[in-house]
Amino acid sequence: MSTPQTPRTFGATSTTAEVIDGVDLHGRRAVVTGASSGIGVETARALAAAGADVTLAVRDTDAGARVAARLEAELPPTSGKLTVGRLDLSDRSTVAAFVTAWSGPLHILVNNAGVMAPPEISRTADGREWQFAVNHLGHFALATGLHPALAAANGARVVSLSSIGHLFSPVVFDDLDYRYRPYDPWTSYGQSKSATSLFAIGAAERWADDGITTNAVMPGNVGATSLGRNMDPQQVAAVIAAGELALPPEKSVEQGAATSVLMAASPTVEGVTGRYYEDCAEAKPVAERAGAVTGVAPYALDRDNAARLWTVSEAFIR
Ligand SMILES: NC(=O)c1ccc[n+]([C@@H]2O[C@H](COP(=O)([O-])OP(=O)(O)OC[C@H]3O[C@@H](n4cnc5c(N)ncnc54)[C@H](O)[C@@H]3O)[C@@H](O)[C@H]2O)c1
Repeated sequence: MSTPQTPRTFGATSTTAEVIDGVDLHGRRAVVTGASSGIGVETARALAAAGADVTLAVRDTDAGARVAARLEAELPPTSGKLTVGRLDLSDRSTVAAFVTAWSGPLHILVNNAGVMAPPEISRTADGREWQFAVNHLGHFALATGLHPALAAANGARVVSLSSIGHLFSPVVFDDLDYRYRPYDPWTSYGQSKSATSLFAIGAAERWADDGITTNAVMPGNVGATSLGRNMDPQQVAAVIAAGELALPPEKSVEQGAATSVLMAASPTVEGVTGRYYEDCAEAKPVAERAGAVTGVAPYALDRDNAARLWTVSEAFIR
């Protein structure tokens, strides 16, 4: 008689190694954006270690090649292949070129790249505010462009990196590009991360019949990445305190990438779609806990907001 297996559950301190243990991704293909630093490198490493062929979709292909060489040297020979593809999410032509160059099914897409809180406003060549353009619109163009490849994979998974920073702002549909209100680096970051969550909600509904699951994840407070390049850590702490957000305990990149890897590959979340996860579990609704705010805001999960954002985003990338 076989012993019933206890269902595996994971939490805030789980690592990519624990989440991916026993998962076989041989024959699967994955794309991880922004995989030349931080959480993206670790996500790519874990997926490749489980056997997936992984494309590092990066702005700087020399940096991507150095990461691929380092990972290849570290990973066992049973690992999947690592390839580097050029992708600048602020530049629609590179997104289109990446999509055109892709052929065959795509099993896993991790929309990981991101930029946080540049102090001054800047806009892309097509006039969009930078954080909204890079964090949301570029990924929207990429994922919708790759939709046929995802649908061809019979069970593809798309993971979009959101953030506790979404609590700084909903998507402000009347002024997405800060034309009528003063630019604020943090509400702009918040808006962009509300948008990445709403993309997951919208795509889950639209792509369910194609067998594609899409989820948003908050990786946690991962200090050892280059995300905070625009500010010093004290400034980040001050902004979090001013917003009364609960800055979660700091995680290693192996812990920070675990929720992405869980949603991208673990059989424990098979079929889960249209959700927002953090600490390897579905996030709780936003609430004050121990004097600070944490969780996920209703506006980042709202289906009407998701549908409206989809329509606007389609018009912007046309
Ligand atoms: N580190 C944290 O504590 C934390 C917390 C919440 C959410 N996140 C999210 O996790 C994701 C990964 O962040 P990270 O902490 O590893 O930071 P990181 O800065 O190390 O990685 C972000 C990557 O995105 C890439 N990128 C930036 N602009 C790009 C563009 N125009 N085109 C293509 N790539 C571009 C960067 O080159 C970099 O490799 C981001 O989406 C971030 O918002 C991180």
